[in-house]
Amino acid sequence: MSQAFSAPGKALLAGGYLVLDPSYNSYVTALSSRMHVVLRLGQERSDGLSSIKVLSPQFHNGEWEYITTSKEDLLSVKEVNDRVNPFLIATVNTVLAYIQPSTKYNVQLNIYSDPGYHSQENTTPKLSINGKRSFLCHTQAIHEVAKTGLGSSAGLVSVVTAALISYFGKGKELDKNVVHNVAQIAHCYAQKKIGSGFDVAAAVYGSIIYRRFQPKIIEDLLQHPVFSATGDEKLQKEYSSALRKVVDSDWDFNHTPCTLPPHIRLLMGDIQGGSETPKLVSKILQWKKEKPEQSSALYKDLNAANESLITALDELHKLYKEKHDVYSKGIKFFSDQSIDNLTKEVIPDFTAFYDLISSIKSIRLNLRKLTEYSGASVEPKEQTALLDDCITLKGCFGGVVPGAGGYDAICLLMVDDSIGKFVQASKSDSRFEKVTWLNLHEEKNGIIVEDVRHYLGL
Ligand SMILES: Nc1ncnc2c1ncn2[C@@H]1O[C@H](COP(=O)(O)OP(=O)(O)OP(=O)(O)O)[C@@H](O)[C@H]1O
Ligand SMILES: C[C@@](O)(CCOP(=O)(O)O)CC(=O)O
Repeated sequence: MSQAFSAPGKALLAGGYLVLDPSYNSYVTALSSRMHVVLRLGQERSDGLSSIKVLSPQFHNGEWEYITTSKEDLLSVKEVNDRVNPFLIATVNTVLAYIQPSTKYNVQLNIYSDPGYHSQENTTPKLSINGKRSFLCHTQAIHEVAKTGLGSSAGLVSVVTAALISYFGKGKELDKNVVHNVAQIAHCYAQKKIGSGFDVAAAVYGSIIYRRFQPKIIEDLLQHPVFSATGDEKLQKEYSSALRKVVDSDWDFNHTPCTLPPHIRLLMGDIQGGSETPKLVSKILQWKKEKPEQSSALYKDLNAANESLITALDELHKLYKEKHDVYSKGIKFFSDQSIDNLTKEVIPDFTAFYDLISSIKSIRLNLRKLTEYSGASVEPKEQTALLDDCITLKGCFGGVVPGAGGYDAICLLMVDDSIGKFVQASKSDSRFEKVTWLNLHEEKNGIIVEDVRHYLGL
């Protein structure tokens, strides 16, 4: 009995910071870099204990084994060698608390992550027997390898949750809402904070318009006394019932599926340098507290700009469906020129394309105000120059600093056929010397079941 699942990485195109507040929608694109898990029955242990062994063979020392403390207590586990992986232990504990297993279990999980999640320096590829999968092997341990910001922990927590729930569910169809709710709780617990959860939601549901759940749902759960009195079986049982109630309740959040319109593709550029999201977030929150009037006015404008992007993308889908020829002409028109060179008059047929361009401009204008007012480098000057340079080349509708912004990355919306020429042109142009274009595209699916044969030999 083997099973495999995968879940996507993410790019938050619109809604950074606002998405921390359950009042605002964000736009999240799921990416072609995915986290994979293969679940097999594990070996019985000679001591008769239940166990969940996790191997992550691309990384040095990527091995964790969680065993129960006794044959009778199937709910609490510890890592055999005291090896630390906060995201794994949180996921294992949360799933066990939700499932409350009544019979012994021994399972093994193998984790594989696509190349986009981590820096590819000093790696060697490894191919599965049928050649369908190839992953990069690193010389360092997982916590030592540089990340690219696609949400590896959210992917990990989501696929491990899916695999374990499916195993314990014994053939019952996987309920994505249950996987999502359990994964959000485990991820918050591991991070020791309650983020907006857009990364976990994208890993589970794929490309989505996401509005957050009320954080209180999880806050109350993580205040439970079980966390300050480990080993207390009665408290453990109480916590399990409380957790089950929360997971099975209605979270009232938005996860409407979405996808970029036909022939419009995302192009991500990795920038040398980096930013620390928690520092940016705390600066923004501090400014919000100190300047309530200024910040609520700006949040209102930024939200209107975000919503106008969502509407423009929706209008483009409609145009494609209802006036296919006009849509194709629009795509051709924008592939042949830079939007920097557009004349003032709007070609009426192409209004939806112009709306897309102006919504991106409006998001950026407001992100620059956010930068100026709060002092947090959300769209710093270097990124402003770079994004302005991108729209001088043909086929680019505009671009943003995704997620929390800063110096990490840029994300462009491009005519698909223009990407090759765009990348080529940028290579011989010193304005783009700090950018590495990433081999990524949108893959809108969230968690999917994979064919286990594709992972044999890895
Ligand atoms: N392939 C993997 N195998 C085992 N553990 C992993 C793997 N990928 C991620 N992790 C766990 O997730 C941690 C990284 O999570 P963290 O939230 O810091 O980064 P991230 O989710 O990639 O970042 P971001 O949210 O900025 O995209 C690792 O230190 C490890 O504990
Ligand atoms: C700033 C924030 O809204 C987005 C962070 O996005 P990213 O990790 O930079 O992709 C934080 C959050 O939503 O948890």
